[in-house]
Amino acid sequence: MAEQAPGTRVPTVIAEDVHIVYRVNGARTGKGSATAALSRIVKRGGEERGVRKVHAVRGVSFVAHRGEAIGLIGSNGSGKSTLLRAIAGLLPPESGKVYTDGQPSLLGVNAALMNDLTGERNIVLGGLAMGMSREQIKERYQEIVDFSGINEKGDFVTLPMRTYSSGMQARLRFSIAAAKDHDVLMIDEALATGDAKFRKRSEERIRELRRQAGTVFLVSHSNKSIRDTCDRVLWLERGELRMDGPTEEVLREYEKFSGK
Ligand SMILES: Nc1ncnc2c1ncn2[C@@H]1O[C@H](COP(=O)(O)OP(=O)(O)OP(=O)(O)O)[C@@H](O)[C@H]1O
Repeated sequence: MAEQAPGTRVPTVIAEDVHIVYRVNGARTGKGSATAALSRIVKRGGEERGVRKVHAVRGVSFVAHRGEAIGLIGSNGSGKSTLLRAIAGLLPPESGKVYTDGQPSLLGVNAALMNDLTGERNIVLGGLAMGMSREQIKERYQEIVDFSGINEKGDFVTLPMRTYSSGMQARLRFSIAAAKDHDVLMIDEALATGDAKFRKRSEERIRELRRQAGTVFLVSHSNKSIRDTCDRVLWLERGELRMDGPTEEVLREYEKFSGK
């Protein structure tokens, strides 16, 4: 961030008093019959019996700028993934607003790849889904395979994804997503699954993406990953933004809070 003079920073994501509420249908009834399900669907309106609300994000506001890598931390269930999904436009806020410059891409451990298709097919489909052209995918194909390292132990890229270990699957997902230059790239725990060597490569790639003027959000429970990649940290607790500041400052307080 040091390269940009104050006043010339370009905002990429603006969150304004964002609230996100999940509605869980049939949380108490326990009746799984088709008629029970049908009556739940017919009785719309949301506030009636059997609908529970989970207020996952409560009044979060921040501005992210081009070139920033922002870590999202907080205990389990504090709303990190929910907030990312809202920034990506996958969850509508109950109230408040999210403004983004460019198309945000969310790379989660659940990013949709097809288990029955080969790694090769998934690279093509994943690339197309991110808006790359077939030519761009062709150009980057080998780079993606090499970066993921899945072929280091044999010709795995021509085998279905379901034959990969969870770490290999996560690596391929990250490699596909990282092949494109993103305006706003959001990574949910992806680094935690790879081994140390892969993690190092991913961290380098995140730094590169930042240099290409994008904004990176990283959700992680590894304070080390956050320290190594982020210069700013948002700390969420029970859906509220507890702290927003330079990585070291926020982590110091968080480590006190969580007892490391
Ligand atoms: N699909 C859903 N339906 C209902 N409630 C949900 C749903 N997804 C998450 N929640 C609830 O929203 C709250 C925030 O969850 P979220 O997954 O955003 O937390 P998190 O900080 O990412 O947690 P973790 O560190 O464990 O991944 C939790 O109370 C969780 O139970």
